Amino acid sequence: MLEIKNLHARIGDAEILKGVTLTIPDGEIHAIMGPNGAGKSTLSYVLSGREGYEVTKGEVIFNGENILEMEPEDRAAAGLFLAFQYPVELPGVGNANFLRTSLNAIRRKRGEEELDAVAFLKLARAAVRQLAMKEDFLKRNVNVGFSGGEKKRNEMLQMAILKPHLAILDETDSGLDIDALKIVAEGVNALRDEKFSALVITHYQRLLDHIVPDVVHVLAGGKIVRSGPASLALELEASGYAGLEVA
Ligand SMILES: Nc1ncnc2c1ncn2[C@@H]1O[C@H](COP(=O)(O)OP(=O)(O)OP(=O)(O)O)[C@@H](O)[C@H]1O
Repeated sequence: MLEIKNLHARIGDAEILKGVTLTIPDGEIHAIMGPNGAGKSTLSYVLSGREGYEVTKGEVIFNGENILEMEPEDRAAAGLFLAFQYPVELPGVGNANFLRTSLNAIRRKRGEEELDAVAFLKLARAAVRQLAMKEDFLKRNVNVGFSGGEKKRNEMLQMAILKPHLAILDETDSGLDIDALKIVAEGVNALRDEKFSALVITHYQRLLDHIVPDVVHVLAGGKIVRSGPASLALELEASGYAGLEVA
């Protein structure tokens, strides 16, 4: 369970998050929508521990721990996963090696045994098949030369392998074709159980046709200004964000 309480954060002199309060119980999928520049990506970066974001007030409790005091790698070991809006390319780093190193770093931190190359490859191949990716994606360098949609699929591959307790998907649907959109949705839906929750940041209702959220929140002006059931996304699609902005 994730509890964000009165979170304020700034980038340099600009206060971007102005008191975000949000609770995601275990097993639930919540969506965040909102106008450009509202602070959605900032929220996901603050949760992941990215440098350059200063939290000035509030707390974030994830499974009983204040994650704002944890290093990014400890957040990952605690089960947090972030799929970026713009996945990074890592020239010279093989995808399979990267995934195995990431998984084993998390397993070590959790006191679990590391997976050897053979055991890992078995796991990775199964995940690749499930996501309808070609196996040679495992051999290529991380995201290098991948198309936009392939990068997003690769993010889903990482998620399938790392099996987080909470996944944050920051506009994972931007630039995806219809098939890739379904694959992202299937990637999330495959992890759905009472121990998994997700925060899906999106501009489009269409992703939420495939990942049906339990709750939809609207972030505007650095705050959650409205929350409601999945049908709220349809309402927003029809009416836009006019009238929801806060000063
Ligand atoms: N490094 C930075 N320096 C100054 N301002 C920044 C920086 N990064 C982000 N911002 C500002 O913070 C605000 C929130 O940005 P953020 O990316 O969180 O919005 P968003 O809701 O994700 O927008 P979008 O829907 O367009 O992706 C924007 O006004 C943006 O210009």
